[in-house]
Amino acid sequence: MNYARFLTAVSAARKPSPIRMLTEIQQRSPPSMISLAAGAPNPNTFPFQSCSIQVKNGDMLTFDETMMKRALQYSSSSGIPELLTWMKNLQKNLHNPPTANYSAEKGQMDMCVTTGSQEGLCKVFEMLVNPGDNVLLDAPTYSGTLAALQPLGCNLINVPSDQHGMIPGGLKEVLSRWDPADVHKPHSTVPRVLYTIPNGGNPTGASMTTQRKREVYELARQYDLLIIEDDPYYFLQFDKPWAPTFLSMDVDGRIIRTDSFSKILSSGLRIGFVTGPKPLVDRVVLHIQASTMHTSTFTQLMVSQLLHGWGQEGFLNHIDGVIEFYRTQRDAMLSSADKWLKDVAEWHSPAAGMFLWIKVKGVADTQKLIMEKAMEKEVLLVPGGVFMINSSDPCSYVRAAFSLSTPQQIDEAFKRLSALIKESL
Ligand SMILES: Cc1ncc(COP(=O)(O)O)c(CNc2cc3ccccc3n(O)c2=O)c1O
Repeated sequence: MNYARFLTAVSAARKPSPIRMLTEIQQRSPPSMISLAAGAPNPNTFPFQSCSIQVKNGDMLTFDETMMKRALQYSSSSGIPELLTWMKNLQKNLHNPPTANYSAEKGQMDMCVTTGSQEGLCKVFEMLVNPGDNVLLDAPTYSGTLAALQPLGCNLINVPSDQHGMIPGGLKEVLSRWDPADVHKPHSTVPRVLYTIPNGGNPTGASMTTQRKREVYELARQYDLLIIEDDPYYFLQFDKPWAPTFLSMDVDGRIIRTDSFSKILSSGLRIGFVTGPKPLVDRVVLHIQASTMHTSTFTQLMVSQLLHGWGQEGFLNHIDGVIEFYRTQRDAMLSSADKWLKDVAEWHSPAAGMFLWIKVKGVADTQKLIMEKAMEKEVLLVPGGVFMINSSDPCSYVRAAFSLSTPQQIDEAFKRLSALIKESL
């Protein structure tokens, strides 16, 4: 793969920070090295001594004085080594990426830690997307992605999708506007980037079938596209075996995958990951060097201690418990929807994630219904327009999350929603 053709001028211009390189040399050096280089503060001046964090299974995560000094200090921009190593092993075990053993220039699988997958998405978009670029995605889509992409001045092209995710025939039709032979010509307008949320989509709850992923991947090969696989709900797939990921079929090194611990360990700790070809991950790390420098060392160490204590088996056992919680929540929402909304709305049962995408029959645009009438009735949902490429386009859908409210609250909320829909019709 020729990765240079995908980089924006800004990303291509990024150079390693000399100071950050010195910090990393120092961290790799033996204690005999005396460094007067880093402008790092002396941790002996920090007011924090130690900490212990009680884990629900009875384990205790402890930072003694030495560990606390490390936790409170600068660390590597790509992430602390023990967390990166743990995650790389998990990715290899879960997805067995063909790129795991490729050479660096051929697109060897690499990873970096980001402050939530939101940071990863934002930096990946800023690495790849120039003003005027054609970017492919299946709307409705995550509003945070639209917020990161649209200010870049790109032209978002919608690819048709349904409850089984992006429709390969729709992608083929969209791409037929261009000749694959023009892909590598200078000033080509052929799209270079495709973004999708393959499992438990936000807001639709849609999950792509394996067959559709294979067909989309083949089209990406024909037109030399990079695929951004934004997959924070991968671990919230209710049924096993979990769907094979684009990463698991990536023979070319054209997948950039974002993972998140937000839905399974903590959203406030802000731990996400970018997995992709080393030449591209390197560019994201250079951007991190010049922006946040790195994700919080403290939270990385805390999560790393937890994961090393659990091992992959313990991690996956924890995930099983999380899945059962959200399955129960989903089933509660589906039964309340059946009870209160079946005459006035339609929906599909999500196979993953935390969202129900509800089409309100007879209502062309839910914006007013939700932002005014629903508020009066004290029920909060998200009007579907916020997930559309053009947020002013009318949208008859609403997004309901089944993550936070109890089954009883969900039932009362849908009772209120039903009443206000019937009043408005
Ligand atoms: C598809 C997709 N990709 C990336 C992210 C970012 O997750 P991160 O790893 O935590 O950075 C998300 C998070 N989605 C949401 C977050 C959120 C936060 C506060 C309040 C509301 C929020 N609502 O509604 C959301 O959908 C997502 O759904």
